[in-house]
Amino acid sequence: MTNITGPDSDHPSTLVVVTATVMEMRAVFAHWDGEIPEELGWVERRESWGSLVLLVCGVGPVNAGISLGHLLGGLPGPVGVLNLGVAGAFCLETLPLGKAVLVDEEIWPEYGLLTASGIDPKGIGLSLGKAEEYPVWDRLKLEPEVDAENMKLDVAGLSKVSSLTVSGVSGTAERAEELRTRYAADVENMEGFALAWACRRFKAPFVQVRTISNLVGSRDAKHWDLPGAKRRLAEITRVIFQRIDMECRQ
Ligand SMILES: O=C(O)c1cccc(C(=O)CC[C@H]2O[C@@H](n3cnc4c(=O)[nH]cnc43)[C@H](O)[C@@H]2O)c1
Repeated sequence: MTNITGPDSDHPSTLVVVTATVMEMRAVFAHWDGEIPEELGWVERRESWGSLVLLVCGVGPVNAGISLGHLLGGLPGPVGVLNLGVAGAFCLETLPLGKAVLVDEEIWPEYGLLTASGIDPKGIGLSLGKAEEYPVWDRLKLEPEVDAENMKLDVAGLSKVSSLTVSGVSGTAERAEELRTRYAADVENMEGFALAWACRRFKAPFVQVRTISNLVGSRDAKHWDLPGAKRRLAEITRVIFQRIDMECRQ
């Protein structure tokens, strides 16, 4: 069990904000005071609208699934999950450094049977489980606008993208091109699929917003701007929370 109080009659819902790293959590809450969790830790804040839990889930899908699954398993009452962080873009002309995006599809391109002709998500015949009666293989369709509405988050105007979640970050232009052409994906990250799947399993709404920190597959400094992506994270967080904040002031 977690040591999180969760909702009560004064605070009837819980919003979990999850980042992979402490660095991203500090960026997200750059303009806010209060405690930031350590790596693989969480802190709870009581807000006027409910319980706000900040979770640093750790890098990669294994950490993400364990951390969020553990938390959701111990939380009573209605809960929504907002994943904020940085991501690589497959094309900087379409998604320039610093741009904020809203993920409406998560793909796990490392799941299945890997042969010389590539990966077959159904190749071992075992799905990850079922969602709404259908087996889940390597893809999860998300409904970020519906879920954001349920969580009273403001995501209007953000570009919607398809995202790949990987354990092995694409380290060459060739690997990036192989993934981009196979999946027609827009961005690459390391936690999104696992977080989305945990939310599907626990029937929690899920919203993922990322800002672009780099070109996928490039190690060239001109294709990276982590400080800019972090600044944009802080800005977009204020926008995402403006509706909750305004409604609570009324
Ligand atoms: O030094 C590196 O090569 C490196 C590559 C990716 C990310 C980092 C970070 O320090 C941030 C960790 C966090 O960022 C997400 N992310 C950002 N860009 C990518 C990418 O091109 N491919 C996959 N993930 C990316 C990821 O979710 C990490 O948790 C350093």
